[in-house]
Amino acid sequence: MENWLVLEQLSKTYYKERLFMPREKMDGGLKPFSLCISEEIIGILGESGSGKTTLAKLIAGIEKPDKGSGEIIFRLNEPLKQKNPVSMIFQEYTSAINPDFTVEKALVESVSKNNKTQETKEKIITVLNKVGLSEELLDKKPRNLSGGQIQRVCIARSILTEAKVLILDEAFSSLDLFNVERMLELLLALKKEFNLYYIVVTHNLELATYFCDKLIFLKEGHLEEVIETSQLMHAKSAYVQALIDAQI
Ligand SMILES: Nc1ncnc2c1ncn2[C@@H]1O[C@H](COP(=O)(O)OP(=O)(O)OP(=O)(O)O)[C@@H](O)[C@H]1O
Repeated sequence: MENWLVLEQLSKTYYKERLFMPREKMDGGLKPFSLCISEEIIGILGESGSGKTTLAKLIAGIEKPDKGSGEIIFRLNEPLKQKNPVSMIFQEYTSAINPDFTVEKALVESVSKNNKTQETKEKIITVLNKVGLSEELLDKKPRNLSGGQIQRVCIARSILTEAKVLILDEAFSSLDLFNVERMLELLLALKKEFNLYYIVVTHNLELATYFCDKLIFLKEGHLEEVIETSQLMHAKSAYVQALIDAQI
């Protein structure tokens, strides 16, 4: 399998900006690391504050790596329609859609700003159906939708923007077990249809072991271990073993 994601000597430092004073380095961020990924569903795990979201945001281009640090290379097996092939779906999905927008308006924006043609609407309805939602939701605002429905709208939006890599940051933590299972089934079906790659940021090792092919463990801002899911029981790191023990 070819590497579809290569991170070369990447690092992230957060600074406290101060008026008329040199900026001050803060704790946190990510120490320099390199990583090559060929598996199509990746989990990022680690304790709170270990740097999972920072890594996800770097891959998504939401945070910029340190100046002079390395780069992020995507080698996806198809020509990309957009420069940034990544879409990130956050835990805080209730704020992911403008509360004043209807589902239709939120989705029209992702296809093409103010392009309200019949063709756009049909495209939106097709994708909405693919994520298991009915077109009756088009006129609804986020406050009239369940958490699971909002998440599906966010996934529909990612597909409409023709993203190829979806990063799901603790995206399942507010769903009950039944809905988590349905969401994972949906993601697998969409992956097959649209050739998607997934990066799942989670505290839930059980979920990651079920869904992901490879697991990246972070500890205090550094890469602790990268391991194929099938090999997890042979993890070398005591930290990873402790995370496994904590979830058994
Ligand atoms: N915008 C920011 N400015 C300054 N420090 C930050 C910023 N974002 C994250 N950090 C710091 O970087 C470290 C890693 O944070 P990050 O959110 O990546 O961790 P995490 O593993 O995703 O945590 P959690 O599981 O609690 O969401 C933490 O110490 C955090 O305080």
